[in-house]
Amino acid sequence: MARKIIIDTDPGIDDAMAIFLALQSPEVEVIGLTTIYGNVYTSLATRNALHLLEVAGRTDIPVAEGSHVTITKGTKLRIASFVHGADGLGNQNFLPPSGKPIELSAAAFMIEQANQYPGEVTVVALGPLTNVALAIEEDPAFAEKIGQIVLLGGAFLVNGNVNPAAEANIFGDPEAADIVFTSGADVVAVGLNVTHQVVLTELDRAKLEQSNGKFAQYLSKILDVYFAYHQESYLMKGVYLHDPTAILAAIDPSLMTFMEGVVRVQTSGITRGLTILYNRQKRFGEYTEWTDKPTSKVAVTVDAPAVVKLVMDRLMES
Ligand SMILES: O=c1[nH]cnc2c1ncn2[C@@H]1O[C@H](CO)[C@@H](O)[C@H]1O
Repeated sequence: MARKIIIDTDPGIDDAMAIFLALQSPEVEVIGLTTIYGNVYTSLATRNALHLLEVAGRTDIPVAEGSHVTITKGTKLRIASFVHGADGLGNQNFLPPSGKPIELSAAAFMIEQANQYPGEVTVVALGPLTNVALAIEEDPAFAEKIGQIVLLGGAFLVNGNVNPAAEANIFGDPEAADIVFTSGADVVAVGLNVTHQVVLTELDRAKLEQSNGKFAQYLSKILDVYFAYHQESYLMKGVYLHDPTAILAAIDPSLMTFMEGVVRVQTSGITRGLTILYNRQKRFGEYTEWTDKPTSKVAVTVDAPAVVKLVMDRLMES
């Protein structure tokens, strides 16, 4: 039976790829999209999530709007419009969607689904972790009832993309991320150390453009802005497949290897947003902030060619 997934998302060009990839993957059943700020503000994320489901012909899937502020009620959000365009989807002037989000908040929807299908729902979190942390705070049993939380976030032993310390999703709400990592839920983190190995090339993009696939066609257009950003910021002629890689971690973990250990998030100072995985090589004599905390699984290697091939094949099939 297909695994139920909720995609918590801030669409976002690579989010659009990830959502389409999930819709094309028979191993999973997308039971809802929940929205969050990050690549765009939350209201626009909701609008884009509804739009993407309309493009896909999947308006049967509910969209629940998430938090507009961080878990500490912070309103100074860092929005990555320079990565995805002002509209989050490559500045294509799409018409507004006709659908509406459901009445439940993102966190309430996650809690409802976890209660309805205990142990069977995976949340794939593609943006800052505010909604997931709210679900954990609002329902003490959520961490146990949710099947798995696969999150795109962190930079384990490599530089971040907001600054040398921090990756964008964790930096967006470090307090929320620390709540998630120490919640005791089955947490799988896919960070930049892995996603920076997964690159979609110009040639791949040309293939998407030439394909008859509906999703491939749509994506080849919105990818312009994302390519321009990578060219400017990384001097590369390709784009990182962050969010699609996280979807595939939920679908087929054998594409990656993982290290298990306690992860804590730095919440202050110049390294705010830094993710530190304790690799358990030393048994510290004294108490540390990592002592006796629940562990997470952190992706450390990836079969990048296999990931890119799966993404391409499935998007071109549409
Ligand atoms: O420089 C950046 N600042 C903010 N967000 C970024 C940047 N580069 C990529 N992303 C976005 O953040 C997630 C991965 O960290 C991805 O969703 C990616 O699209």
